[in-house]
Amino acid sequence: MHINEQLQAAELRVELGDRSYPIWIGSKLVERLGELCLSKQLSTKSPMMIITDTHVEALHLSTAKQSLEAAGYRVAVHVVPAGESSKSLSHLEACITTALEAGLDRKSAVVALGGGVVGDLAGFVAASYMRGVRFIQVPTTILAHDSSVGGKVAVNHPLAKNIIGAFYQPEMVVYDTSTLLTLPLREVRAGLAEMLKHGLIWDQRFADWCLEHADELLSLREEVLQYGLYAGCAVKAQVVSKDEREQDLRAILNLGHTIGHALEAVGQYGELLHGEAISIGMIGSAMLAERLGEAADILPYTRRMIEAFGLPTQIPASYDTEDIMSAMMHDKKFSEGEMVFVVPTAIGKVEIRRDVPVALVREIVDELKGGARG
Ligand SMILES: NC(=O)c1ccc[n+]([C@@H]2O[C@H](COP(=O)([O-])OP(=O)(O)OC[C@H]3O[C@@H](n4cnc5c(N)ncnc54)[C@H](O)[C@@H]3O)[C@@H](O)[C@H]2O)c1
Ligand SMILES: O=C(O)C(=O)C[C@@H](O)[C@H](O)[C@H](O)COP(=O)(O)O
Ligand SMILES: [Zn+2]
Repeated sequence: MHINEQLQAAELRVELGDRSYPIWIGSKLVERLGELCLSKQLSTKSPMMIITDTHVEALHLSTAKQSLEAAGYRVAVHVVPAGESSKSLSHLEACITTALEAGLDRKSAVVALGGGVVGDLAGFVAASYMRGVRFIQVPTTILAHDSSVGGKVAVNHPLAKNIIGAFYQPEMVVYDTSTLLTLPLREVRAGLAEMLKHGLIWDQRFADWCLEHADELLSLREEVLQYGLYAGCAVKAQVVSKDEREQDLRAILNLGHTIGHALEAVGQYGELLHGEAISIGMIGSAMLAERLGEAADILPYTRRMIEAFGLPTQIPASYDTEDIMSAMMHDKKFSEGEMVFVVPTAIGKVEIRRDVPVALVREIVDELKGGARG
């Protein structure tokens, strides 16, 4: 890990030319948010807006707000209900109403203080308000090591996940790992699912490290967590730097998401957490790999990983197979009449396949419901 001595935090960069930005990972960084915003020359003359949710409001908002105010910022706050349903057009409009009422102008910044829901929503607010204002990510979940990096911002439509959105990069990611210590266990597990994904798509050694450190990660040992988040963000930063707008390589970050997003939509964005849905999806992708003749260790390894972190491996029996298939057809990954699947070819390696027969996908979905094989 590269440590910045002055900040006592690990530092990574997302390299995107003149839009490159730092990711700071360390303890108690929210206390230094004001100082960090000044270092990015965010204007103190224009009001700023923090977007957060009800859970994070109670736990971490006052620290963030006080730090910004101490640095000379005027801060408006918009709080959305906790949970995926806040990634909606109606909440987007409500955020923009608050921004207008608070007098945010083109030099203002939007600060996302929260998990992936807040980050995706606030990012889309920043991208669309006055056609774009400055944007800072302050992730407070483990899952948000993925969502706060890379600039995919969006809200959901009842028929499809993340379907209304943009690519809009933040100017800085301030990842305070002490905020993670208040996360409920179910959210810890769900967040770690994306960390496992980063190992499975890119780096077998990191995947093995995750398995070896499952207990420490689940019990939130902060130094272990910091390393895991650093390594996960490093994978994400490298992929995004090579292919910001998902022309090709970036699609690998969607391992488990073809099935996972469909499960979230069928569960009406609430029954399954994102990390849970993609865990089932990653088992589905490993089953596909097996049927397509890829290495024999992929499915047992993936299953071992998902189980070690207490994540689900089966689709709830009440979910209708045809509803799941239909939700997959509305996904961004369905184009030119083809489904796109990220299929593992070894541990730490994947390929993008457009030739997976729909009948095989349906068979796997059915098995994931009944648990007959896999
Ligand atoms: N943009 C991207 O690249 C990207 C990547 C991955 C996931 N996502 C999106 O991220 C979303 C999921 O993110 P998430 O899992 O962080 O969900 P989330 O934002 O809903 O947070 C999960 C829960 O934890 C609570 N919470 C947040 N921080 C907390 C803290 N420090 N202590 C206690 N509770 C806290 C929240 O209030 C919420 O109830 C999904 O919408 C998914 O599609 C986006
Ligand atoms: O950043 C990416 O690219 C990803 O695919 C990361 C995913 O974990 C994330 O869930 C993303 O929002 C999915 O992207 P989408 O384009 O399929 O909505
Ligand atoms: Zn995801």
